[in-house]
This record gives sequence, C-alpha cells and structure tokens, in this order.
Amino acid sequence: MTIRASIRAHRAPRPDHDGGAPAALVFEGVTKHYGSAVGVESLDLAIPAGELVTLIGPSGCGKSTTLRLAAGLERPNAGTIRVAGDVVADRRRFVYPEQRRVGLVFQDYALFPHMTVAGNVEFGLDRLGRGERRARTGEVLDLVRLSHLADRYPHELSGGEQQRVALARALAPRPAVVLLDEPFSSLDESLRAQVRRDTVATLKEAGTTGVLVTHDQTEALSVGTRVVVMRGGVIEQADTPEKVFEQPATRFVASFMGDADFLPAKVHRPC
Ligand SMILES: Nc1ncnc2c1ncn2[C@@H]1O[C@H](COP(=O)(O)OP(=O)(O)OP(=O)(O)O)[C@@H](O)[C@H]1O
Repeated sequence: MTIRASIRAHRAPRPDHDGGAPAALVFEGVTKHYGSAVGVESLDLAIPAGELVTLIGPSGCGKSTTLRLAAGLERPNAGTIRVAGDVVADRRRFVYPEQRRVGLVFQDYALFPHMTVAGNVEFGLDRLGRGERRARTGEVLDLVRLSHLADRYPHELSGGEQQRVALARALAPRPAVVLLDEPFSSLDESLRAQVRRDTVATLKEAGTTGVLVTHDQTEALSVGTRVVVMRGGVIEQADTPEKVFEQPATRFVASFMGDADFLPAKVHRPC
C-alpha cells in the first residue's frame, strides 16, 4: 500500500465538535526551557476529543517534552495546559501526574515485573472498590484481547503482548487522553505493524484521545487523524495527514517527510 492509500485507509471520521465539548488537551503559549536548552517555545496546540494526533520531527525538537508537560512530569516555565477543560498547569496551579486524567505508554512499557498482567492493570485503579477494580480490569483486558493471559507475569509475554498490557493499564482509569511515546520502537518490524494496528483500533474502540510520538513518518501519516510536525521546540505544521503529505507548509516539513524534492506523485513507498 502506498503512503497515500494508507492514510486514507486509516483515517478516522472527524468527531463532532459542534456540541461545545472541550478539547481533550490544550497547550496555550507553553514554554519549557532546560537551562539554555529549549524544550518547547510558546507552544499552542488543541487536540479535540476522539482524535489520534501524531507528533513527528527530528531528534531534540521537543516531542517528548510536549508529552512530559501534558503528563505532569515537567513544569512549564510559562503558559497554560488543560486536560478535558481543567487547567492542570499554569503560573499558579500544577496538578500532579496521578491526578491528571492522562494515561502513559512508553517504549519500554514500564510494567511491574513482580505483578501479573491483571495486577499491572489494576494498579492504577486504587480509588475503586475491589469488585469494580476487577470488573474494569476484565473489561480492558477484553479490549486488548489478553483476558486469557491475566495471570501471567510480564517476562512470560511477548513484546507485543507487553505493549498491549501497557495500553490496557493506561486505559483502565478512563483517561481523557493517552500519551504514547515511541510505543512500538522496541518491537521488530513484523510485529510492529500488527501492534500498531491493534493499538489504533483499541483507542478508537475505547473512544479515547491519543497523542503518539514517533520518528517514523509513515506511521505518523498513516495512523494520525492529525499530524503535528515540530522543529526546534515549535510547531512547523499541524494538519490532516493528507495536507501534510500533499501540501507541506514549509520546505523543512517537505524535507522531513523524506525527500528535499518531495512530490506526492514521486512517493509510493510500501507501508
Ligand atoms: N532533562 C533535560 N535536561 C536538559 N535538556 C533537556 C532535558 N530534556 C530534554 N532536553 C533538551 O530539550 C530539547 C527537546 O528534547 P526532547 O526530548 O523533547 O526532544 P525529542 O523531540 O523528544 O527528541 P528524540 O526524538 O531524540 O526523543 C533537546 O534539546 C534536549 O536536549
């Protein structure tokens, strides 16, 4: 399949924004510096509920910083961050990660090795009673099709299965947004496409907003309902995959999409 066909095949319908529901995640003028290094600079970004947004750009452009700010793992120097309409960080307020409605999936999954699959998923549900916790764990394990492995330990699972447990754990507390930082990069090529498809399908089925950081332009274009291209801590283009692919906003975006003489007609790489 070409990139263009792949974009069309994976596109989710745009959600209805007319009901006035707040965006799932909003950055307004957010800046984060690390000493003299720029993490992100005056970042403005609004991610509507139900979308899967991919963040792409060269190493050091601020992708992980954006996720870490959303998760509450970093404090911004300036600006406001909102999750599902609530301010979680601004000049006066800072909500800690466990109190934000945000789920995290990292490259290394970060599963607890001494806990079973069910134990890992239940971990974030400590505010629920025992019965509810069990029921919700069952639900999300069904969603990722791992109910039959509930009593296994992480070391008894394949990489793809571990990634699905990490996704189930992130989804269990019903977050407003799931942040995925290079979640497929430790999987080998053959498994990667399958796990990527499963992850996108699961997020869609759960109706959860996702923000996915990737180095892989095909991945960014084929799974995202929106693609955000970053450079040097700022957004170069935020648009539908078609627009980014067919009308790159700058020469930089075109070059980052793989070829300085980027022309859609020339690009027919297999997915
Ligand atoms: N804890 C830190 N201390 C100092 N500088 C940092 C820190 N974290 C990030 N940076 C710097 O901030 C900038 C953005 O880093 P970030 O990790 O967000 O980039 P990235 O786009 O995710 O990169 P990569 O694709 O390589 O993971 C880089 O210049 C980086 O060196």
